[in-house]
Amino acid sequence: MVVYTVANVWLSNRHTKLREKVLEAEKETGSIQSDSINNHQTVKYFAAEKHESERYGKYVDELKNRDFAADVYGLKMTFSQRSIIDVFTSIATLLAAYAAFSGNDFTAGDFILFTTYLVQLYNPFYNLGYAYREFKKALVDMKQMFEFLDEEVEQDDEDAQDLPENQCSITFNKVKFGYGEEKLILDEVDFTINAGETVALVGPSGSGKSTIYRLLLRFFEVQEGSIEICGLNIRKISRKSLRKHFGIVSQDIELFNDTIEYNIRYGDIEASQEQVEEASKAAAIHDFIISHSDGYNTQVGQKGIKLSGGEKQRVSIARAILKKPQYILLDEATSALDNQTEKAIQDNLNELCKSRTSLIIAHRLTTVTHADRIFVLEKGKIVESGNHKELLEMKGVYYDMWEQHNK
Ligand SMILES: Nc1ncnc2c1ncn2[C@@H]1O[C@H](COP(=O)(O)OP(=O)(O)OP(=O)(O)O)[C@@H](O)[C@H]1O
Repeated sequence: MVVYTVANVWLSNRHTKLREKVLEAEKETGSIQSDSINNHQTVKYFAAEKHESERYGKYVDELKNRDFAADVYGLKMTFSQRSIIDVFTSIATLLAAYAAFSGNDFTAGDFILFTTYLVQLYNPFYNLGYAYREFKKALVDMKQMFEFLDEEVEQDDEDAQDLPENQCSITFNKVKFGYGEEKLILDEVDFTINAGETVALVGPSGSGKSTIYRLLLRFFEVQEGSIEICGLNIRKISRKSLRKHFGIVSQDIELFNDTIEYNIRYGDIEASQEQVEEASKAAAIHDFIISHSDGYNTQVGQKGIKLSGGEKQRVSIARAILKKPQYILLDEATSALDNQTEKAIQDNLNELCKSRTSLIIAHRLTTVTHADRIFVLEKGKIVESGNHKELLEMKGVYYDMWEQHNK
């Protein structure tokens, strides 16, 4: 029994490791599969169907091999378990036969009784080993679920408050942040946007501009320093109420595979049809929508694939307008628009920002010259600030950017 138990535990542990490898391969294969499908257009642009199918094939082969190895090991295990039981029952039977024939008190009747008991023990023994093996296997299969349950969820502090309804200032106090350990993206960033003020953030690509709004909306937490709105550390404000008060138009626009109206109405599910249309007009997309036979019921396709970049951007602007937020974040909000359309909605965007505390991130400096103040971010630090005129007079980084832009 000891030999059987030790062998069973040892074999099951090895089988568990092989099962873990199978699950790992399954995960990798699934991720390659969805990566190729999500990027199907890029695959086609580069005529890389063969390359992708070979890449996927390699992962499928690896999965097949690992699965096969685990199954073969499982069979070997069953064979070993049965063999151990068979060997020991045979030895016990031979010993009993020897005892019966050697003329001791052990009679032929005892022998038959003994072997009957032995046979009855055989199956429970084997089943015990089988149950242990299946239990270990189930544990491995459930590991992914446990990992999923262990994923950190966005949890607010118990004493988290709602963001006050009135507009207030936003302050970054010596904020330090990096996505990983090795690189600091924001290094002691310090600034205040006063209530009702429009502030623009400019700087080279990768300097950390979008990171600032991700921190502001608590998609990531600052590592040092703090961010305050209305004098409250945003860690003490519930994420839901924080995000409810921000209207965002970002570079990466995500649309639902539904109608244009559904996507605009996302800004305010309760809005009337008239309000949806007003917001669409302000975002210069109403005429485009009604030019379709299905009008506001036109389907936008998966991720808005049936719309151009500029149209998606205008849908996103319309939904931000409809939300009527206290605070506005524009991250390259008009980057995908041609000059004429940009001009058409720039006034509306300015109007939207006018009565609200706004942060505008832009590459095209001409879109932020009207801002009350402009911060220049370079290598994670704010190196200059002032209005357009003041910054030009400084003849520093902003001046160089402006000169470059005008060229
Ligand atoms: N989720 C992430 N994980 C790791 N690094 C990231 C992540 N998002 C951004 N980064 C890195 O952080 C740095 C700052 O990115 P961020 O998007 O804030 O720059 P940006 O100034 O907005 O750039 P751009 O003007 O090109 O949009 C970049 O070097 C980028 O590679």
